Amino acid sequence: MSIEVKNVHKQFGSFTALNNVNLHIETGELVALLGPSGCGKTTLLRIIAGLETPDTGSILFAGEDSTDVHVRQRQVGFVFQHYALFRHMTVFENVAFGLRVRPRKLRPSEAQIQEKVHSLLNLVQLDWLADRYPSQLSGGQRQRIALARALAVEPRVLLLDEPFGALDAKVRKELRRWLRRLHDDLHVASVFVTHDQEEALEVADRVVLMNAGNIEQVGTPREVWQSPATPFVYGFLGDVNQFNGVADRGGLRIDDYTLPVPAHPDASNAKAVAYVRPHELDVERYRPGDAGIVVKLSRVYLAGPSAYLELDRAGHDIPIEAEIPVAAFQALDFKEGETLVVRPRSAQVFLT
Ligand SMILES: Nc1ncnc2c1ncn2[C@@H]1O[C@H](COP(=O)(O)OP(=O)(O)OP(=O)(O)O)[C@@H](O)[C@H]1O
Repeated sequence: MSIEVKNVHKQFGSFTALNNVNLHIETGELVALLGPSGCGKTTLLRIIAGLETPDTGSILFAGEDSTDVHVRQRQVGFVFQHYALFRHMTVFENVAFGLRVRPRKLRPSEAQIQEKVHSLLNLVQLDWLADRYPSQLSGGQRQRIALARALAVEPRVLLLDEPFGALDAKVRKELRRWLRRLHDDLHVASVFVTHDQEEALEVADRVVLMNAGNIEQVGTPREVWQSPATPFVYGFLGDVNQFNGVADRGGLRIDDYTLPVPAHPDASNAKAVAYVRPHELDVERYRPGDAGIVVKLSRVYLAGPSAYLELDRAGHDIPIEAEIPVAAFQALDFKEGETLVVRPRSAQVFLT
């Protein structure tokens, strides 16, 4: 079932939590809401779920306005970060809960409940834990049971708020791959909230980048990573160096170096900033007359296949970071304290 968020606005007092947000999610899509703390991700998810009402705007499920449809009628499966399993119920009863509280006429028989719950527990690969209590499970197991419980009511939409937030890195990685497979099997529309860019980029079909109540960009992981639409997205996704300069007739002047900027051929003496990823910088030993931004190598550290160079630039507090292959670093044999030059191989330039 597709989800349409239309002109949704939400204030908390004078604070704007969502500023006229629009978003379309297709059936079968797994979408990540990604952004810093307080940007409005959870508020948007809660409005989609029907747990919160927008001040203006509407939510359409399969093209039909559901703004006034009660949470229970929306057929939404919801999983929160803090495992909201009932402590006094077994795993089996936790998953059965949504079926048992249905109105008598819609309630399945005991035999149907047995069959359904065991099939869901099999789906999350935890049928062997049916008789345990939540306190006897690991964090990752609890999350999978919470998902099984959300799926029991046959949701047409699956909403997950930081589902793996409280787990350690290895379990998170396993669970997100597992979520991806589960989502594909179920063919529902799923939306999950995360502030972890790696999680969003690895799992989602599309990523929605949010900042201060606004959507900054919506795109596939590849699109948002390779072509960030705004300086905010550039800064939020991965490490990036910023070079302030003056754009003039197709070039950006940074110190004595002019970086070609074909994207802004008509800019005339305009302030601009170039965003450059650490691996997009060429680094060479300085020789007088060389074209480039002159820096001093202050620190080097090796991590896996890359060498990371911390480079100081006269008059600037924030060091430049460059990433080069370890083999190249060893061949160049740079020493800490040496003067080098850097040149961006590619850059995205925004006029400021
Ligand atoms: N009921 C409320 N009353 C007042 N302010 C609220 C309420 N709910 C949320 N807010 C505020 O709205 C903003 C957005 O909150 P929201 O929970 O949507 O952010 P988030 O992006 O999910 O953040 P996090 O990653 O920290 O969970 C925050 O500044 C928050 O303090």
